Amino acid sequence: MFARSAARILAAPSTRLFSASAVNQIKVAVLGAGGGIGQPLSLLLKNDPLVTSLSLYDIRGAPGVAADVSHVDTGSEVKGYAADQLDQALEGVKVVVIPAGVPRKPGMTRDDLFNTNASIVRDLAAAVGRVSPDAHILVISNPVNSTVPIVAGTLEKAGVFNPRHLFGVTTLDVVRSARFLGQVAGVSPKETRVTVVGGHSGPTIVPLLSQNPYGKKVTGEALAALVHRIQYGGDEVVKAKDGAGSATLSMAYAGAKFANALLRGLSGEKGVITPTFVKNPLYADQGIDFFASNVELGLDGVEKIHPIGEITAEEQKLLEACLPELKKNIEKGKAFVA
Ligand SMILES: NC(=O)C1=CN([C@@H]2O[C@H](COP(=O)(O)OP(=O)(O)OC[C@H]3O[C@@H](n4cnc5c(N)ncnc54)[C@H](O)[C@@H]3O)[C@@H](O)[C@H]2O)C=CC1
Ligand SMILES: O=C([O-])CC(=O)C(=O)O
Repeated sequence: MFARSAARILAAPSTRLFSASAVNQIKVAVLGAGGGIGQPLSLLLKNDPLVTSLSLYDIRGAPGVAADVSHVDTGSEVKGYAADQLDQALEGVKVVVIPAGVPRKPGMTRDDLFNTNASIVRDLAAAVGRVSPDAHILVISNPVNSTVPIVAGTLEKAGVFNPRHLFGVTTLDVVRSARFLGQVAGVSPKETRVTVVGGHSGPTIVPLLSQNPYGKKVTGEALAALVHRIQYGGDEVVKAKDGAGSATLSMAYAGAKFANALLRGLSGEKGVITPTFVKNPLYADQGIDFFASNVELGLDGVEKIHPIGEITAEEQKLLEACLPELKKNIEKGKAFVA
């Protein structure tokens, strides 16, 4: 009995994954695939029925990760590329996910990663612009508030920037918000989806808890504690890992979740809406032209940018604290590529 149902469970997903992938031909590259995020992210993407081909690149270790992941019984093809094979890795890709770069150690801010990660991200973006200029680029590498403008500026210089195709991945803030609010409210995280706007670092992370029916009920000190936990969730992991890096597994989950949302949009699904850090008109009049807010994803990437919606006086204060810091981070990224 057990053997029969187990066999059914094992057989069903492979069949479904194979047929789905045969319909949508989408090649996805992971740049930084050998790292703490890159490895589990590659595994999760191998399991995504909308991915038909996976191209794994890193300056070290990607062929090994590719050999390993390629044995998973889903229909997609997997190939690993060595340090000198970046251009080959990018040939024909529709989506490029970038988790390349160094992570934080205790006591560091995300901005402290700028000096190392800015040039890594710039060089990878230049390669994407050269080899697959039409690709959708998902930036995970920190500091996201600066690395996204760096990618935009690099592509702009190459004359191939398409604002519909560039995304800073802020999904981990959305994932954390749902989880932490779910814990506070004592309900499943399925009920506690929260829109998170702004950027991806401490005060620039602005969870709009009042827009969720459970979040609305959290007030006073409990609200302040919840907002703080969401804004500094990354620090919690950095501290617990004690020098061994930052969030990798939850980030891989969040990265795969965002990639799947984008792929669903690219495949024609309607109504796929999620927060992401994009070229955004909402605060452009204040010189802040990148901002995370709810974005509808469609056949050509960014389909529609949604307004912030109704917010409380507390959330307005959080936004006011976010904007100057975010502006500084964006300008730093722009100055780097100028
Ligand atoms: N957006 C977000 O919410 C989050 C972002 N991050 C960021 O993601 C980045 C990666 O974190 P981890 O995977 O933990 O670091 P890691 O050190 O484990 O892995 C990074 C990988 O990048 C590779 N790499 C370095 N330079 C490269 C280059 N030029 N081309 C290709 N690959 C290159 C390294 O060889 C390594 O395998 C960090 O900057 C971290 O701060 C981490 C968690 C959440
Ligand atoms: O905290 C870090 O440095 C990594 C990160 O962005 C996060 O976990 O949100």
